[in-house]
Amino acid sequence: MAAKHSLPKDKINFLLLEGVHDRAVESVRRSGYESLRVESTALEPGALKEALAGVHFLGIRSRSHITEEILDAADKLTAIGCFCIGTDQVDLDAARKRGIPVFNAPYANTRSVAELVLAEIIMLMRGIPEKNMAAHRGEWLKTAAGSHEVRGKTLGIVGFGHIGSQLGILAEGMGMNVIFHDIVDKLPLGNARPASSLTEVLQQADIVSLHVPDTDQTRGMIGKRELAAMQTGSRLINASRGKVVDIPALAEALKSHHLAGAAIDVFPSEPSGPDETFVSELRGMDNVLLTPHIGGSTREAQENIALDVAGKLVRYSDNGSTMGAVNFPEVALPDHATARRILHIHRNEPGVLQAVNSVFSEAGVNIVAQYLQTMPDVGYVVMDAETGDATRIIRGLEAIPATIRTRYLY
Ligand SMILES: NC(=O)C1=CN([C@@H]2O[C@H](COP(=O)(O)OP(=O)(O)OC[C@H]3O[C@@H](n4cnc5c(N)ncnc54)[C@H](O)[C@@H]3O)[C@@H](O)[C@H]2O)C=CC1
Ligand SMILES: O=C(O)CCC(=O)C(=O)O
Repeated sequence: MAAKHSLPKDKINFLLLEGVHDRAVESVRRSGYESLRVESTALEPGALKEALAGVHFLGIRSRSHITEEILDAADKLTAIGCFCIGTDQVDLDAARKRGIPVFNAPYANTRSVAELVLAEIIMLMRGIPEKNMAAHRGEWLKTAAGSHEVRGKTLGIVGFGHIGSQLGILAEGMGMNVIFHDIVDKLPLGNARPASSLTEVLQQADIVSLHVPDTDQTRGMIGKRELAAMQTGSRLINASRGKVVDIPALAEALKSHHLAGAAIDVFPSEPSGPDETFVSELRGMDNVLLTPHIGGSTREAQENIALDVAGKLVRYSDNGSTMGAVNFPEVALPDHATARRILHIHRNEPGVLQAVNSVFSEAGVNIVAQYLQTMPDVGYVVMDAETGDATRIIRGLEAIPATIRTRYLY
């Protein structure tokens, strides 16, 4: 078999990093894949490149940065599973151009993040971070000054997606008023009210919580000007991505007591594991609750994520389905018990499908079913074919100039 990824299961290698939940390992093994390496931390780029040699399926969380350079070193990489929601740690376009779909778990830790933020809202509104720090130093900060019930207060949510909207419902359950800002028109769940702008949210909220992805537009979206727009004595929560907030500007706003407190779970630069020191200008500030990017780190979420993402990787390996891929044409495929299935990933150029079909007709092989989805730059076509000379077909497909990769499923 000529295609480099047309392999029996015992030759397919999985690498799972960053301590993904054991259920992922069980799920992969149960599906017949025994060649599995599991690491509890992220790997620094040099070690990652080495570890990726011969690996077909890679599983990561948020700390592994899969750049174009890393992808170039991963000669056999077939798919990547992000065992989390965010996929900003992967160069998604570069992966697609190399024929590598990237999967994630878009809902599996939503509730965990919303619950943590809900708890932080009460903690911050009661000034718990500074009272806790004081008590650890032997001080007795028993005071109601600056302490508030959350009932009747306004929560401003930036990014009213899965987490933001779930948080809104929970916060309304505690009697809060919810306003939100999103760049997309969103159904205002419960009594939540869309604001006319980000500034309106910042000006009106007693506490602001950020739930946007890391994008060119969101990086640095909360800086000096936006912090100044927030009410004096208000609070900020960020459990989205670290680069969304300008940390030096936040530190300044907290030191000057313009902001009364903050809870920050994500940072522009995060340690790759427990042995690396966490460095931040926010360290040592009494009115800041710092957590090590654990918004989604509950046993429930990690188990759900493990099953979801491992299932997507195995399905792509066994069946070719790309449903749930975040960077790739999504093709839903039935089982192919009796047919031979051939997958062809190509640059989306005129004439490719004609060339693909010619390979089959020249080999005298009938295509029983064909599935196609395209994105502007990449197309993915799957053929279920009658018995024929698979080697000849694979060679023919590989000879098409626009071919990125071809797989033959056993
Ligand atoms: N701290 C943690 O452990 C976790 C952090 N996250 C982060 O939370 C983010 C949000 O997660 P979900 O709610 O599931 O994502 P989502 O995609 O459902 O929602 C994000 C929302 O932000 C909106 N948005 C995008 N750009 C915007 C902008 N410039 N201004 C205003 N709104 C904008 C989108 O339209 C969308 O409604 C993830 O992308 C991830 O980075 C997710 C899970 C765990
Ligand atoms: O738990 C993790 O490693 C990352 C969680 C997260 O930020 C996400 O799901 O986007």
